[in-house]
Amino acid sequence: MTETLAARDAETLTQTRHLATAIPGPRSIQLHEERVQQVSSGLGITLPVFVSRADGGIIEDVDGNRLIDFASGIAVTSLGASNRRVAQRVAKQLEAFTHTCFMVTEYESFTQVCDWLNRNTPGDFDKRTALFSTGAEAVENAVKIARAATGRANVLVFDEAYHGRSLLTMGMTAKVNPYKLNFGPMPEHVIRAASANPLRPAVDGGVEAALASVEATLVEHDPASFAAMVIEPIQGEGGFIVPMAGFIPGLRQLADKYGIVLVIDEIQAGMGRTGTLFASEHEGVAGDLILTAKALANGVPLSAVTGRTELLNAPHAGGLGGTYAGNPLACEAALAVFEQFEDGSLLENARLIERVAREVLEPLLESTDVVAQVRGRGAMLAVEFADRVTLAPRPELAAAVSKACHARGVLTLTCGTHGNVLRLLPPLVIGEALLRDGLEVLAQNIIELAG
Ligand SMILES: Cc1ncc(COP(=O)(O)O)c(CNCCCC(=O)O)c1O
Repeated sequence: MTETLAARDAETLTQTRHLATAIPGPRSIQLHEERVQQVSSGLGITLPVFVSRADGGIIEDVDGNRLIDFASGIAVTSLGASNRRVAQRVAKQLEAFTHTCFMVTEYESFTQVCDWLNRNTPGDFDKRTALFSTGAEAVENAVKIARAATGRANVLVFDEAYHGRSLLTMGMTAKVNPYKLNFGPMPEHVIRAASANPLRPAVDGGVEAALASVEATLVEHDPASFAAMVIEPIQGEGGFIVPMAGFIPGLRQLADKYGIVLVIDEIQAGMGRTGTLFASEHEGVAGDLILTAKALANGVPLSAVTGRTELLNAPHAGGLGGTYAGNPLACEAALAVFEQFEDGSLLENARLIERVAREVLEPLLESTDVVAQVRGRGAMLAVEFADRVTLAPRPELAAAVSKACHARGVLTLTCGTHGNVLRLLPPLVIGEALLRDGLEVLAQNIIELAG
């Protein structure tokens, strides 16, 4: 791990875990009580602490506690939450202008972000990019683009998928609770196929059977009716599921066979998180469209649809847009992110994070009978809690271990269709000592609670 990298970007914040109070501390408790009186209870909360500062691998709360950040704001602040280069470029832009709306007048940084994505995303073909603000907007617009390009309506999605909380993306997301419950009818023309979860295969027979099941779903609904198929290279909210080897290349073949736009949703797995710039590189596949957001601008809202020029240019002029789409502050943040990927050290850090995490966590597969799998790629890793024999999910263990980590100053998240997956999303700039400290706390809690 490049300690100097973490040190460079986090000089303002001591990179060690420190507990000044119980978690949450008294000031956070007081502020949370005020929040409850002002904020919709529909917004969930993982750990009710109020942040005062954050950078590198540390989040400092208003009570002076320093927590190890294994969340990165849900795979967003890969370069640390107050990365100096990002802050410098955004501050300079702030003094020039915050917003003019790219549908009204233009600014160069928008084009520069599109140029970088066009050059660096997988696929040796001519590309264009459209910028938006949130991941869900990118997914929604990818569907619009695919429909405009093909004249078709249907969208194929997969079990355990997550694509957002807007009406269309809610419908594309698999899990009902909490994402769709009580929110009325879901959109039409969204058809779900079985995914290829190696631990919990929907069909027997490996990847060939999984792909045959997908093709059967296409045939059942007429393959010529599908505009797009949308897949995450690692299913994030669904449980950090790395699909069976060969599954995504097989989807590429099916998309080509039936003239369907292959959309690869890299909103959580992309931007260096898995140890390559884009997660689909591990699969040797180029989507016709690739979606990015989250870490794209390291916390300033920005998302993108990048892909084949003939697709991006299919919508009529004015058919795509949004008031804040490609906001100049976000574009400057993204350009600062791109600069920091140039020397390859961030990708090397992601690969080292995986090595260290596997070194600490994989022994638990032998020492407990409820850690069913340690999985993932790069700095996108997960522990699935389930009975090793029956695979019965153990969500209560995932919740208890995560809660115990919080109490000891390590911020972890859970996920998964069954809520039984504890996921690790450390910033790519985290130092090795801090990473190891957080992993040891996690391992100790697993042994104490699940051993
Ligand atoms: C693959 C993938 N596609 C799309 C999205 C949606 O991105 P937005 O920026 O949250 O709209 C995500 C967002 N994932 C975190 C959701 C957190 C929550 O809302 O509970 C994703 O992971």
